Amino acid sequence: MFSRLSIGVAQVVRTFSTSSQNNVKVAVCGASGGIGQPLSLLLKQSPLVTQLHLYDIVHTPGVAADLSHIDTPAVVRGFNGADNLDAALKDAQVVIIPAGVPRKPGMTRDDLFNTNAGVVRDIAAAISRNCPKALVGIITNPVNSCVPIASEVLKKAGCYDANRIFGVSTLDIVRACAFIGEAAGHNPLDVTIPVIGGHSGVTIIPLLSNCKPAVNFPESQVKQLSERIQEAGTEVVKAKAGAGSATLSMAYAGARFALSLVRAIKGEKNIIECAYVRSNVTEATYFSTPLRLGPNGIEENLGLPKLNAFEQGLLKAAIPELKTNIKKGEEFVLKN
Ligand SMILES: NC(=O)c1ccc[n+]([C@@H]2O[C@H](COP(=O)([O-])OP(=O)(O)OC[C@H]3O[C@@H](n4cnc5c(N)ncnc54)[C@H](O)[C@@H]3O)[C@@H](O)[C@H]2O)c1
Ligand SMILES: O=C(O)C[C@H](O)C(=O)O
Repeated sequence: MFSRLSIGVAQVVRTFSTSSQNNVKVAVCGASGGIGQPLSLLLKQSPLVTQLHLYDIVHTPGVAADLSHIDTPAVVRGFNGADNLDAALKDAQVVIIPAGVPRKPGMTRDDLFNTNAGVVRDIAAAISRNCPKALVGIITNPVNSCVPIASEVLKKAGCYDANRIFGVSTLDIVRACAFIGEAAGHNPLDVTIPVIGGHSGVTIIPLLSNCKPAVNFPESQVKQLSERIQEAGTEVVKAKAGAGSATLSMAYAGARFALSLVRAIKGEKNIIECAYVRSNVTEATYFSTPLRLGPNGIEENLGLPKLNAFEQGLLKAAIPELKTNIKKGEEFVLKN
């Protein structure tokens, strides 16, 4: 049931070898939050993770104590408060960042910029000091601006490697598989589909024409499904009615992406994920496309899949918004 996450069942966990060449240290920043806690649980459950560092400005001693009682190999340590950020990140190979505030009804993701930009900037600066070679997955919104922020901070510190910095857009793909599976009568786990672009409203570009198994929906249904995927985050924000945004589905998606990075570090071949990265595929300098992952991050950007006329329209609508979001992130680092 967890095939997309590649986390082991108990038997696998119990037989897993923890020899030193298999060590992978993962740090979660924002580990006490609505995403951070279930994400950390899924990472603790995976036999692929051997050290799990949980950083937050609150509650990490409790979260770490709780998770550390689970009988899997990952050694869990909690790091509380800004004074412990450096220790949390020391020599981490994978850093996943769900730190920062979530939306309330009526807000856009961009409305989170003023609070979350500084959070991502400070964590990126700590990454440059403690684990400049880490593969970094940014969940914090607005993702479209936060990835440029982290990139500019790492550039300033002289350790930027575009192949190692990812905006996590996996939830868009997870949702697309769920909604298309339901509409087409397929097991969602059998569905694959690239979702490209960015991670907000019109910048989310689901490519139903590239769906496998192929789907043959009428035009009106393609439009309705595409819009639902683009607005799915808002659907959850409205349903939670002031209690935040997607947390459990994001933890699932974040764990899948984090474990894909871990598997790539361990040398597994042909791991393909879409993620929002530095890109020259379109006019937008950051853009999500399918990527082949390797031990050093992006091994190959697989580029733009073939788009039909409807999808070309979605791409055209996304580019101006992406450019604005990217510029805002880059300017924030210049001025702050
Ligand atoms: N990329 C995506 O697809 C996606 C999906 C869902 C949510 N998100 C985003 O993820 C973020 C977190 O959402 P959530 O629901 O977990 O929120 P939350 O409020 O439940 O948790 C956020 C956590 O971050 C911590 N935090 C705040 N400032 C921090 C700092 N400076 N350093 C370390 N930790 C800090 C808080 O203490 C809290 O524990 C939001 O920005 C949200 O919009 C992104
Ligand atoms: O919608 C949000 O604010 C959170 C997240 O980006 C999502 O897509 O669920």
